[in-house]
Amino acid sequence: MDSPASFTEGEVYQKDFDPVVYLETYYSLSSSHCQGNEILEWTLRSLFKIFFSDGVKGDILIDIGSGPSIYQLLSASENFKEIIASDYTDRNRQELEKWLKNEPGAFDWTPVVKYVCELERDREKWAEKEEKLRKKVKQVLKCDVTKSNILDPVSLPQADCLLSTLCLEAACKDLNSYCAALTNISSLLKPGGQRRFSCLYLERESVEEALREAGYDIQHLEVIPISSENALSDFGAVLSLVACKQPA
Ligand SMILES: C[S@@+](CC[C@H](N)C(=O)[O-])C[C@H]1O[C@@H](n2cnc3c(N)ncnc32)[C@H](O)[C@@H]1O
Repeated sequence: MDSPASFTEGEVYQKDFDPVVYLETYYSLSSSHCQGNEILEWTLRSLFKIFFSDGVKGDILIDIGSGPSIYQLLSASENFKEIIASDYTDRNRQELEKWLKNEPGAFDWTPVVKYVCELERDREKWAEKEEKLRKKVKQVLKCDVTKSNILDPVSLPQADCLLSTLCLEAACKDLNSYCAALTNISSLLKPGGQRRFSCLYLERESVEEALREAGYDIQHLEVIPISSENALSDFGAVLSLVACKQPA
């Protein structure tokens, strides 16, 4: 998986990343974007397995680079008392807040929430699940994974779990910056705590090596090759993993 020809810096996301176009392209489960659906459904099943079946749980979960999305928090919301979402761009954080506050014009996550409820064998309770998630997300913070304190100027108690979907691969221009970002985000996590992230543009071996070097034991790793021909992204696979931070 090669580096993209021209790396999109955080400031480009701030200026040009349109949360509404992004959500409608990738997260309208009922739309005709079959490939988007395939990835989303796979990711939801993977998150369901990690949080619901395997029981990754604790008090605080921090989601890094949430974008305008909530799908990644649905299964996790059952297992944590408090969730903190974060993203680099103002518009993404505003779009996310719009859904959390149930404001008019917020993206309709209902088909996605129902899909997860079906996985959890509780499809009828989708409205309850939405409300539960809204209550659990306590803050939506600015974050920059290239900084050593990624939530600067905010500092938080160390979390039990870090979750990141499709962010580090977007935010890092090469393997060195990816490793540095892993170290940066690690300061937010208690030793023994667990993290999960999906990955683009990296060889499986590089991800394994980067995690080992950052002090993690990998517990679960799965890759699905996807041939992407759409215009908004150019990835070749999606990777899901759970790793445990070793004691200092
Ligand atoms: C492909 S989106 C993924 C959003 C969401 N997690 C999801 O699964 O749909 C990539 C995200 O990375 C964020 N991002 C880009 N550069 C970043 C940086 N330096 N630090 C933190 N987030 C960054 C963008 O704002 C964007 O929301």
